[in-house]
Amino acid sequence: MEEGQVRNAFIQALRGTAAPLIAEIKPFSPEYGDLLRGRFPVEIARHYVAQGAACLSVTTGRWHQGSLALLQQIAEAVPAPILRKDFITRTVQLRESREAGAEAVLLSAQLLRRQDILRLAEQALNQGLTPFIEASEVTQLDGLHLPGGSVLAVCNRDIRQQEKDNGTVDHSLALYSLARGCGAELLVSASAMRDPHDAVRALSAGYDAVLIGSALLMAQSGVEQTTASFIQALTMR
Ligand SMILES: O=P(O)(O)OC[C@@H](O)[C@@H](O)c1c[nH]c2ccccc12
Repeated sequence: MEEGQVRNAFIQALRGTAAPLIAEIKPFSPEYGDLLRGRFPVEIARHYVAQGAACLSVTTGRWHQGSLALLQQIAEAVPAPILRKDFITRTVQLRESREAGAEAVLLSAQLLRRQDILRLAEQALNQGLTPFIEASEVTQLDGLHLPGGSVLAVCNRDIRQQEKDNGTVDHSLALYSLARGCGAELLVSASAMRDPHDAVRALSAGYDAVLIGSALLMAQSGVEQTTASFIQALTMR
């Protein structure tokens, strides 16, 4: 495929569905501990896609016990576009993400200065990667102008508190207008969604997609049934 054709596969997949869910594979959470509980990440990825998740997110950092090799295995096993969820700071990490099979890369406003976010976003776009900029504070969004082709996610948690804060979807709702004004092609509400009702609230408020990890991985009823119930609620909304 030509570089131009694959560009924005991540955004297209979310635009082209009634249930715009990015389902995350995160082996370990600082808040909840082991999220795999003996299951295989590739199998979880297959279940997510089979139940209708448009895109996947794979944590590749040591903090979440992921790796780039894990992302690559998943990319080879499923057709859905994948976001590399990691604390990317250097240009070289963009190419290595692409080579592992990622379609999108996280650029965190919790970690990067604005000028570095914009520089890395342009470099990502030039390589056919979708920049997925994540912010969670007013100061990180105020006056931010993102290039076309980028995704902006409002994170409901403060990642600097190691995901141990009590974030809720209300945070995304409060920041909606500000986030919408940043010029991103697609707006995502990410993290701390507990049930389908939270996800529906984010979309009803105007968000284009939701990103969910722990709630899908922790549910007693299993990944298949839980993903199906989120997809159904989003489709019916
Ligand atoms: O498990 P949750 O609450 O649904 O959150 C998913 C995701 O947003 C979270 O894992 C995350 C947010 N920012 C990150 C940065 C790196 C790695 C992971 C993350």
